[in-house]
Amino acid sequence: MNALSGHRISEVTSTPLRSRYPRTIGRNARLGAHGDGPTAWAVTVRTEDGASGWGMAEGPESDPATLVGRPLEEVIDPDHGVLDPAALPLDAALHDLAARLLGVPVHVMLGGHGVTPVTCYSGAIYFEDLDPEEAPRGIDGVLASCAADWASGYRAFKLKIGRGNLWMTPEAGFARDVEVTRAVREAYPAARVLVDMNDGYDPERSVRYLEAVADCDLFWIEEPFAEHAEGLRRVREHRRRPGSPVLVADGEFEPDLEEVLDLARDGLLDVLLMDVLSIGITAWRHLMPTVREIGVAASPHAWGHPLKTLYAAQLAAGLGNVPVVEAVPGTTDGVDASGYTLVDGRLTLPDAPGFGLGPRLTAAGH
Ligand SMILES: O=C([O-])C(=O)C[C@H](O)[C@@H](O)C(=O)[O-]
Repeated sequence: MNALSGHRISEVTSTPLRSRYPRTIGRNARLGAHGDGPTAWAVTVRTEDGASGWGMAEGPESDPATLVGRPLEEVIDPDHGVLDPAALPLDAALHDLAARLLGVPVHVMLGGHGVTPVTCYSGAIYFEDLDPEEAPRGIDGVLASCAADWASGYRAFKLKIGRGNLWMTPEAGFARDVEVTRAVREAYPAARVLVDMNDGYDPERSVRYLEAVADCDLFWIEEPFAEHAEGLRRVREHRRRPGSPVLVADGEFEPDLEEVLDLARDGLLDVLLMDVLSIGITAWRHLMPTVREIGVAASPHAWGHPLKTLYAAQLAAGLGNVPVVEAVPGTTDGVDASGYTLVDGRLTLPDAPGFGLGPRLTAAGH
């Protein structure tokens, strides 16, 4: 018997969810402009007794209608996560519902193994130097994004690099990447700086980059190239040099989980990035003990929607072993996220049950 016993799912509805970034987000190494905020789906799960929970839906396709009528405790176990693969698209909604029924925040239901408030970085520093096309702003464009995010409370920035992959010649792009890194480090000596190549480099260029910015005290490099052992070994050789403590983070883009874990076991990856929604909270709950055992860290990818940052923060506070969470600055229409506050780079989580997000439980356009 637990707080879920006796509850039966009576309804599953979905509704579009529109996010808004504080500014138009530009290009990265592999994609064009990211726009001013995407639309996704929110799913609400209700029980016959009138309890409800909601969350963003991503992940494997299935027909959630088949869950109607099912006892809730057959579908989610508060100690383990979603039990029925058919319910995985409702992973976030079911975690919200279960934690609401228990009367605790999701991170408490997950065990409360992490540190709160949760350290975040702004993941919204793209190639602002290259736009607008007719009058590119240059490095000031990137610094303006950093200034805006610093003013909203961020104390860490992830810079997109890899301009030479699609948008500049390889050498001009490389030079700009280095220049941007140096400019941000100089303007924000106290900030934590991370960089993300979005697979736009190769091993040789990655090592050259690390040499060129060796004095910039980078926290991590992310997705330097599609992960493979030989290339990562070359990067590791560089990192073995004294004074090269930079971490390597990967596993975000179409990860082969076993391969990513093997690379971590071989000492080639330090931080694993599988997405908080498309891999999911339940999968992370199963994975984190292995990640800990290997001795590496995690930082579930959250880009795209501000809500994913809040899920990742709950996961970080619940499971621990997450040194920093990717923040997607912005808001989501119809969602009151005021229980989450960012001060000095750290996000305080609400004491309210579930994800502590209100209200978004009315569903239009099921
Ligand atoms: O680490 C990240 O947040 C990303 O790599 C997000 C990418 O920049 C974005 O273009 C995407 O989701 O493909």
